[in-house]
Amino acid sequence: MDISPCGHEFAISLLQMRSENDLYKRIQTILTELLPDIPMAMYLAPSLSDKERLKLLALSSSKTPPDLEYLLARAETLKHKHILFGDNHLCIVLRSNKAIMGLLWIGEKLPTARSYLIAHLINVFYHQLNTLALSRIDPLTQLLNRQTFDDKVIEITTGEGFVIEREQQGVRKWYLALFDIDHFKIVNDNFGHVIGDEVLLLVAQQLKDNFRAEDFVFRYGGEEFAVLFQAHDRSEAGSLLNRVRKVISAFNFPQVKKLTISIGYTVLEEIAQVSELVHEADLALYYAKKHGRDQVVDFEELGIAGQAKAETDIELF
Ligand SMILES: Nc1nc2c(ncn2[C@@H]2O[C@H](COP(=O)(O)OP(=O)(O)OP(=O)(O)O)[C@@H](O)[C@H]2O)c(=O)[nH]1
Repeated sequence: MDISPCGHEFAISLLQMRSENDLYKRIQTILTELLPDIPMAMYLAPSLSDKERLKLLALSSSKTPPDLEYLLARAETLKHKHILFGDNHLCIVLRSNKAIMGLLWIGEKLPTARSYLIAHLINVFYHQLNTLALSRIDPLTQLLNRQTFDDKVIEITTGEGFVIEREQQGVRKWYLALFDIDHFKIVNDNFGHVIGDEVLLLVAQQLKDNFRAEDFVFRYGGEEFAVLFQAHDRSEAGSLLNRVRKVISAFNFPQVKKLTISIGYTVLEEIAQVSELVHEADLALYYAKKHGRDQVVDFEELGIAGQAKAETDIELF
């Protein structure tokens, strides 16, 4: 096989990546180098615990990939196979304990040796992705942990992030929302920590289910969550957050039954420091807590935006 030495180099380079962002970029470069001008699409589960939600990472979209349902159905029928050879396409299946965790669709027939090389590299990529992901996951909720938060904000604000392509319907901005469960101490006091943990898990699940696959949901602290998400403007962001707030207040938690959350949010500015952004969302959250809880507050609406910004500027010098 003429490309095996460089295949080895590619595999090593994947294992050397220390951030998921770099890893995504590296596999993209490798695939476009090995398969120039060949249409490709990759579907990946956002996490090992989230295998039902495969998301599309568009690598090259010059040809529409077949329907995901069709590909999954084919992969399911060929139980142990990792490569599905079609007449004019190829599909590499990533499996973990029999569950399908990802698919790479290639819109052309390739020589067998090259197909196996790509399959090998995709598996190395996936292995490394999981290794990196495990260090960024909160063990209780399976959400991203706080350590990952700053990196993600910096990636977004500097435009360095690997962004999943979605059909653009106008310019959307990124927002940061902080969520805090109201009176959570009472849950622990009345029902014990095990039930408290279960509530955290269920709230985390609701948050994941109610944001898009390309948004980022973090466990930010004990009973505090952070979400980085996109919206066209502040009012759309507020509506979205209010919808999530209502979903949670309508949810029937085992034993505890009803709970509410308070939410503070702000827009991500390109030049802002991470701590400044968090400070803004935190001020809005604090306001929500002080004014009755179970509500969404936009930092901009506090009327202290200018003042708070000025204070932060002073702190910086
Ligand atoms: N079960 C459980 N409880 C936690 C965890 N982390 C933090 N907590 C609890 O979360 C509670 C937070 O309480 P407070 O900060 O007083 O806030 P609160 O009772 O939610 O009240 P408000 O935020 O003012 O509405 C504390 O009792 C913590 O012990 C966790 O991982 N599991």
